[in-house]
Amino acid sequence: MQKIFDEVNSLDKRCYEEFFLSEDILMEHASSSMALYIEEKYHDKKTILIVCGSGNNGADGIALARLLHTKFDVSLYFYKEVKTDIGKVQYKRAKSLGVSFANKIQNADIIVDCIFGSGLNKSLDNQAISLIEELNSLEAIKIACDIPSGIFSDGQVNSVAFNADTTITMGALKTSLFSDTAKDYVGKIKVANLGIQRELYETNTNKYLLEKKDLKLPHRTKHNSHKGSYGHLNVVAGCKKGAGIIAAKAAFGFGAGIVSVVCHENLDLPYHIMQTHFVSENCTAIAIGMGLGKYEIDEVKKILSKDVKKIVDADLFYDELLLDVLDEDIVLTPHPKEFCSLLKICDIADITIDELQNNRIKYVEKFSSVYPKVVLLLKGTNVIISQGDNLYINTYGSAVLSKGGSGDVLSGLVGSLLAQGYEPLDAAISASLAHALAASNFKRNDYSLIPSDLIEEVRRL
Ligand SMILES: NC(=O)C1=CN([C@@H]2O[C@H](COP(=O)(O)OP(=O)(O)OC[C@H]3O[C@@H](n4cnc5c(N)ncnc54)[C@H](O)[C@@H]3O)[C@@H](O)[C@H]2O)[C@@H](O)CC1
Ligand SMILES: [K+]
Repeated sequence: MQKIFDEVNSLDKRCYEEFFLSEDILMEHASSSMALYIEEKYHDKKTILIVCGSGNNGADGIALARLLHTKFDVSLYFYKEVKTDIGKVQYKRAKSLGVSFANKIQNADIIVDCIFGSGLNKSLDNQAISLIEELNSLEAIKIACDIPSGIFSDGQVNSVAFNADTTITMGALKTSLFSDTAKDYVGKIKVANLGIQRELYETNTNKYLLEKKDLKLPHRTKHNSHKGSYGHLNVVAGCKKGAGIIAAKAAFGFGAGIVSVVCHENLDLPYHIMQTHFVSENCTAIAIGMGLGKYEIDEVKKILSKDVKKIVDADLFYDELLLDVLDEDIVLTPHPKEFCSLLKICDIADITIDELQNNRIKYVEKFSSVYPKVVLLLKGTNVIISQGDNLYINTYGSAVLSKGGSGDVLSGLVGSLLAQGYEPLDAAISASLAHALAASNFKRNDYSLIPSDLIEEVRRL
């Protein structure tokens, strides 16, 4: 996993004060990293338009123009005159070397957005909006310097933002790049080196970006084993039985030795999934909530009080019964609407889905500070997983998963790993990664995935 920071001003300051690296050195390395990326990846391209604002994001752009000048046909366009001291120095350097200045936007093979970086602090005016819209409308390779212009430091987008294919961010990953709103603008994210190794630039953090290598599949290491060695998951099926059955099938495909669906009515299940009318004595984990609907309160209470690992989903986020188990290390997997209900039931906040979606991390942190043992997995295009002070973001999800049944598969995957003995946080992380990566391996198209396709892809990981 990689570290993520809410802000990097303090990290820059540490470079100046503790490592005697000046702003100029940092900026030169930032622009060199961008230049290197462009030279290596796009050496066959000819023209580059670099669009600069008045702050140091613009100054990065001017330095980049100087570095690429003569290798490419580079033009600098100024949205506003450069104002910072270092920016003025960069301007003199570029001008003295003969870099071209454009007085209007002209298309190019590559457009680099250096209009606003971390200094964006008010809504965009009409001039900035139409500039960004014009850049977005051009057919070019689009690279954002530090952050696509228009995205604020809390990850929100007011009206418009630069639509980047790649964002080259300075020094370290920032939280703002990982809001659900930012996802459609940032493209691929690369980190530019600022003149010291990233591990030295970075300090401690409590936020992490999950990577493929963080997925720990439930490989079997012992030959001398039997089905009981890999756990027994009970999936409680309520009135919408399909949800429980999907979860059970996913769990079985992800390695649980035995999976039973708990239901009072007799179900037509695949032969490898068992059925039980009540929770099994020997189960090693329980998945409950999906499709639960109206269920006998005392029975749910009894199930929740059983001393095994649990994943709770869906309908139970509307029920105060859940409050009884929030002092345990259970896994909760709400989608935004369910999380709003959970926050309300817990008396933490009474908010709309929009308010939540604009401040996902803030509310996850609030919840986790009140219930530090719970592993919370907030669904979204960038899934957030949190326990106590630590927060993990999975960005592998895509619109392929925006379907009924996808969440039930995820519950089954978490339940499967819990049953097999994973710690709740590890189960949530690996299940979430498996879920998203399996969906991204589904190549037929981006709209037709059904739960059985997803389960099939999980089985192929
Ligand atoms: N501090 C450092 O050591 C480094 C800074 N770097 C660059 O510096 C950037 C930050 O520079 P700045 O703090 O100068 O800020 P920015 O370059 O992001 O821009 C802020 C400028 O735009 C103006 N502005 C803000 N919102 C506006 C709006 N809505 N409409 C019109 N004008 C607006 C501000 O008044 C200010 O003049 C980073 O994003 C990064 O690209 C990098 O060179 C790496 C090193
Ligand atoms: K930018």
